Amino acid sequence: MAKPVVFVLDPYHEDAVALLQSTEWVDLVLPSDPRRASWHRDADGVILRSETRLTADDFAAAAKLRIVVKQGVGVDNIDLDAARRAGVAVHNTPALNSEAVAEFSLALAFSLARRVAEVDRRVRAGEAVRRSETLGLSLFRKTVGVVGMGNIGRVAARKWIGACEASVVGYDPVAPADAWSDLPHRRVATLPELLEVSDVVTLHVPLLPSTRGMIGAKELAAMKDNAILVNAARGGVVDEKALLEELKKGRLWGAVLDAMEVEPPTLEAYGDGLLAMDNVIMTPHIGASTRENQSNSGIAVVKTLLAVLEGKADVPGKLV
Ligand SMILES: O=C(O)[C@H](O)COP(=O)(O)O
Repeated sequence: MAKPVVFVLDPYHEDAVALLQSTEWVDLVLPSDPRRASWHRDADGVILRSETRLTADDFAAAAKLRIVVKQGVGVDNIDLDAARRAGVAVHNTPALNSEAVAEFSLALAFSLARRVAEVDRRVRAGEAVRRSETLGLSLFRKTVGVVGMGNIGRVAARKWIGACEASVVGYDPVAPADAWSDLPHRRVATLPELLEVSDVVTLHVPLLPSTRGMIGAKELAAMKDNAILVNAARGGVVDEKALLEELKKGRLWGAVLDAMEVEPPTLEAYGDGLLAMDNVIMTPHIGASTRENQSNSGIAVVKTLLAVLEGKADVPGKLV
């Protein structure tokens, strides 16, 4: 019998690739292989991250495809309805990325609060930066509003409490009533209630029709003076034009974005806008990108894929 053909569509950690390479019963095609171009024709299974999009056309064309596994949690790059129609199973690896993404969201907030990127730029440009001109913002015992009370938001909340003795406010219209029952926090029923009190607003929601543009002009205007916005979730959640307009008023402390509409962020897209602002930090969607996480998550993805191809029942992370 022919071996199932597995395509790795986006770059994966070497540990995950090694596990696939040592699995003799699959035929493996890596992203650098010229055969990648023919994945629609040949793939029984594919693994990807958030770089490749899988559209309805892809699913319609992928004649043999049985299983797609997405590393991490967000699946906005995959047309799940089309997968369902085509009878293709889609899995992700929820929770595994949480520590890395949450850690990075705090790192971004601290960097902005203490103006690390801005001052580093000035030092490198040869400026003798005076300490008296670089006062930062302390985050100790401030109020942190966590939008999205899922796995990542939960870990972020725990870290804020541990690192800063933060008062955490959570907002999530779909999380179960007992979410975070083990964490000290105040849950609010509406986003305005969270925005009104938060010194840091940190976004940990998936990109869905209901969350697209959820932070727009009205929400930004409702944030406290000197508040920080952290988006390590998905670009479409924040209205970037409205953010730029609000930042130009100089009322907010600033914004840190690891997710944006144009990824990776370019000078062409943002050079005259958000990247012209000293109080913006932009990083190219690297929240999940630690050595440890990429190895662990990548291996989990491969194990999920192999289990489905072997016909095992109840393989975790099944979305479709
Ligand atoms: O969806 C996720 O969990 C994160 O955004 C990570 O995506 P990535 O694997 O493309 O970094």
